[in-house]
Amino acid sequence: MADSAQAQKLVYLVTGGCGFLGEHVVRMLLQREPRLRELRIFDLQLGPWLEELKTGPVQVIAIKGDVTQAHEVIAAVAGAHVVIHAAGLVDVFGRASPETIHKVNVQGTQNVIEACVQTGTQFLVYTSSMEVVGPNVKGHPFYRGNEDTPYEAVHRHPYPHSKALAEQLVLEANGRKVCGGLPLVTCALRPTGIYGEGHQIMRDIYYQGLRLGGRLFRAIPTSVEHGRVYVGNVAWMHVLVARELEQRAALMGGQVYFCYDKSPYKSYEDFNMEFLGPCGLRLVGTRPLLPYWLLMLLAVLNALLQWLLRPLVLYAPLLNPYTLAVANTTFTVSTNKAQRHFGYEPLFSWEDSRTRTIRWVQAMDGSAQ
Ligand SMILES: NC(=O)C1=CN([C@@H]2O[C@H](COP(=O)(O)OP(=O)(O)OC[C@H]3O[C@@H](n4cnc5c(N)ncnc54)[C@H](O)[C@@H]3O)[C@@H](O)[C@H]2O)C=CC1
Ligand SMILES: C[C@H](CCCC(C)(C)O)[C@H]1CC[C@H]2[C@@H]3[C@H](O)CC4=CC(=O)CC[C@]4(C)[C@H]3CC[C@]12C
Repeated sequence: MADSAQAQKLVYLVTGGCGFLGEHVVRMLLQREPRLRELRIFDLQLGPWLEELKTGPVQVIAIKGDVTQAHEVIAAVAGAHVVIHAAGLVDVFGRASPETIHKVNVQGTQNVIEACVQTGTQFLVYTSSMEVVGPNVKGHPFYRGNEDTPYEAVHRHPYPHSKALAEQLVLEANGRKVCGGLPLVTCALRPTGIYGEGHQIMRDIYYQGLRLGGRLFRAIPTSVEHGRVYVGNVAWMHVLVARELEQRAALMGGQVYFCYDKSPYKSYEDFNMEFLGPCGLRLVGTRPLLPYWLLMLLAVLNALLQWLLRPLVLYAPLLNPYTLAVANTTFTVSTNKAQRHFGYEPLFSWEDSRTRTIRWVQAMDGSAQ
């Protein structure tokens, strides 16, 4: 892919290209992949911001489609050199049924793999998640772990279960012959909790704080560290992997990489305060205001209410037994595998990532709570 005869010749497809991460991947590709000729953006819902991209030198094609529909995926993949599969149903709040989560995340990924095989597309990058590893249901800490750290991955929740199955499909597909006889080269990126411009949960927590008079109440001990990574760096990793996959197929094919950068290790709440603090919110308490057992009771009550109200209304608060367990379990990564395998260095420093995220929160409409 690297020779000059191929300058501006490549066709990329980004599934989920209108989501939080997908939009950053799309913009990053347009800025940092000079060999791009055509960029296809495939999503259930297309964003209006795509229009502004259509005036540049790269042909940007927006495709409204559903990864669960095999024929739509085949049509989108045909003729693409690289597929970045970031589409997924990210739901840990009980909004979607387990069946729907499975259909989108697992069957959708299978459809993408089969489309690559059928149409002769050779390079597939899958956006996996730290959640395929953990935290597990037993609350075991994963402290500064890397891709080889032993950990008992046990999934009971539909989202991590689906991501783990999908990742496995992608990795097992590495080496399959695609139409034309060449081998499929795949790999999976595992972001930890992504933050940055466009992060819906950060937006929800910000508005929650405004509704509570500028206060948030500490629920998680400061000692519980949670891995976080800036969205721009996750996008950059996707662009680099996609670029290097052909030249380094033997090394990178079938591999997994955690997404990491220089964001500090902190608790989920303390980390959020790095951005919400400068925007006027205060985290009340140096220790959790409620004991864990009481929080868990509230979380279980929320789950019960969700179940009871489901025929009438969707009740999906941030607090449920699963989100509490994840937030309350240390999960941090420390690795340099991406640097060793394909020369990844974070594009955005921590200071830059922080400033960009703060500016985004500050630009939010405080009255739109
Ligand atoms: N947000 C996070 O902290 C993390 C996210 N991830 C993964 O990154 C990927 C992107 O996640 P986010 O950008 O956060 O989520 P998002 O919900 O903002 O983006 C997902 C996109 O996929 C699209 N999509 C959903 N179902 C689809 C379908 N059936 N067909 C086509 N498109 C469909 C959605 O419309 C959306 O635009 C997901 O695969 C997720 O599992 C991994 C680790 C952490
Ligand atoms: C919503 C949680 C924070 C609320 C805590 C409470 C209820 C005590 O106030 C979030 C804590 C950890 C988050 C998850 C984590 O970052 C890992 C993820 C990876 C993904 O692939 C998808 C998102 C998520 C599951 C993320 C979701 C929100 C948290 C559970």
